Amino acid sequence: MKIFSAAQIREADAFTIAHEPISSTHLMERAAGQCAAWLEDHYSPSHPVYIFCGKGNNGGDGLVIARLMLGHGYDVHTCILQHSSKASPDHEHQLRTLQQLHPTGIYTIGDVSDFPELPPNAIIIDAIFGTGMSRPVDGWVAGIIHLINDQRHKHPIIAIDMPSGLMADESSVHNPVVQAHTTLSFEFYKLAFLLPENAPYAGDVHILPIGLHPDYITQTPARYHLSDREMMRTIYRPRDPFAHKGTYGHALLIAGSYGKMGAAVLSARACLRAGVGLLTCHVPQCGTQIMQISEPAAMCITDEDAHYSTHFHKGISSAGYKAIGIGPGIDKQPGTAKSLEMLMDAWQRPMVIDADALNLLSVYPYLLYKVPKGSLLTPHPKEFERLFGKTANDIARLELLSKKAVELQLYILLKGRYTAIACPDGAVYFNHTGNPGMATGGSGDVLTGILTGLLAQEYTPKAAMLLGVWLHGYAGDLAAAQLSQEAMTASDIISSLGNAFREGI
Ligand SMILES: NC(=O)C1=CN([C@@H]2O[C@H](COP(=O)(O)OP(=O)(O)OC[C@H]3O[C@@H](n4cnc5c(N)ncnc54)[C@H](O)[C@@H]3O)[C@@H](O)[C@H]2O)[C@H](O)CC1
Ligand SMILES: [K+]
Repeated sequence: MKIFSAAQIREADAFTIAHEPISSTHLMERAAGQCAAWLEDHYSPSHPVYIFCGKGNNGGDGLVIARLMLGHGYDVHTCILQHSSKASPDHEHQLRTLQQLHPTGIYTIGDVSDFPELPPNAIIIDAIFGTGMSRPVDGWVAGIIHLINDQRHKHPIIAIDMPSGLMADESSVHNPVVQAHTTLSFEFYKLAFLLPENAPYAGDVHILPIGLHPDYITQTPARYHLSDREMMRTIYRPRDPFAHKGTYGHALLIAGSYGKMGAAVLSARACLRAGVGLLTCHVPQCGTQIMQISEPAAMCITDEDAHYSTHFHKGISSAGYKAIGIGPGIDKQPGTAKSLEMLMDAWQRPMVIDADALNLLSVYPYLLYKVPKGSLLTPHPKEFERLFGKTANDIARLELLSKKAVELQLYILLKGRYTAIACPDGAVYFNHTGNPGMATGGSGDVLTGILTGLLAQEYTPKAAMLLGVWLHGYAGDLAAAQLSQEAMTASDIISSLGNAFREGI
């Protein structure tokens, strides 16, 4: 699913009006009609409805919602903020219609002292600002937003299209923003909903279709995307009935060190469950028995070093591997860095780089430029910061992520509630599978294994990244459904991978 900017959404709006064709008034009726239907499905007429409207089209939506809910027997109070002397034409039109129908339930708000007293089971609808927000809210309008937020423990707050004060494509950090429980957003996710710094604002997001023109949606390129099942269906390749174990590639996993062999075992198991044909694990001497006993399907190469892997580059180009994954539990010894450098000098195909291998790239930044083009880097936010530096906000971090992916020609993901996957062509994909139960030791090692396994099966690096992150999150969701977010562990993600392949694609 494409994620359009506020400017593109305005274009989609105008395109629909011109090409469906439909008047802007009717488009607003359609959008607000969807919201009213959702609200009426979720709240009975016993709830007084307080609608806060701005003077643009978001406020216009609020006025239509007011009229429709009044018509269905709700006790509606419409509060119009006088933040501007001029209203949009559609707002003016909708206000006239509402005034004729219900002149007594309309109030104007020109200061914080005008904020109404809310009866106990009232619901609050926030229709102050939508995608037309041009600058941070200040003055008494900011005061009204704070007063709305003060009600959030007593009254449900439902935002129309966007929580007011939140900018669709810019950072809103330190700005006053409505903290909604629910956001009813039109047609598309907005980039702002996917950023961790905006976690307090949108609540549960429901995307309501309002029939924006399909030609605009298919023809207009978007920089940001949200991964979905449809996308996974186009990526996934069912197995060939005539396959043998050579068909699905031979992966090499370089993982584990003294005291961290668990990371290597988790990664190896995940790689096998992702469908790899053959797996070899390069481990230090202390790890060979552990690996061989824990995972009989994996072959082992034992390093010359007792506790750390420092000689994994040897013979790499002639070994016939299809993919290499490196990082889980390898530690940051200078010998490991040296071997990584020699490996990257000899190995030109895309590889998966995670955990301590990423930390080695931040300790020896010149190594970053030796990473084979098209490789997959999987940092969590701290590793990302160590690699590429701090940023002022999440939008700046996203820009930096995308810039580095283009500059280095790599696929770089940034782990989070919505993991962002930046591609060498500048596109960024957000993934929505997964849950906070996966914020636990070992779940990153599992992802490395999955990605390495898919890469070895000759999925393209982009396909491996999108599908791997999706399956990892989906398996995590299945594990949480069975065991709870608290009790699930990284091993449970691996156990659920089979059902993720079956049900998640
Ligand atoms: N295509 C769609 O998705 C549809 C969207 N609709 C709704 O329309 C709004 C966007 O409406 P627009 O009039 O462009 O902007 P807003 O209502 O969000 O705000 C404009 C209004 O606010 C003033 N303003 C902007 N920033 C500030 C500020 N910081 N402080 C004070 N005032 C500010 C500005 O001057 C205007 O007066 C979209 O979100 C949907 O809700 C349509 O209903 C149909 C299709
Ligand atoms: K709003």
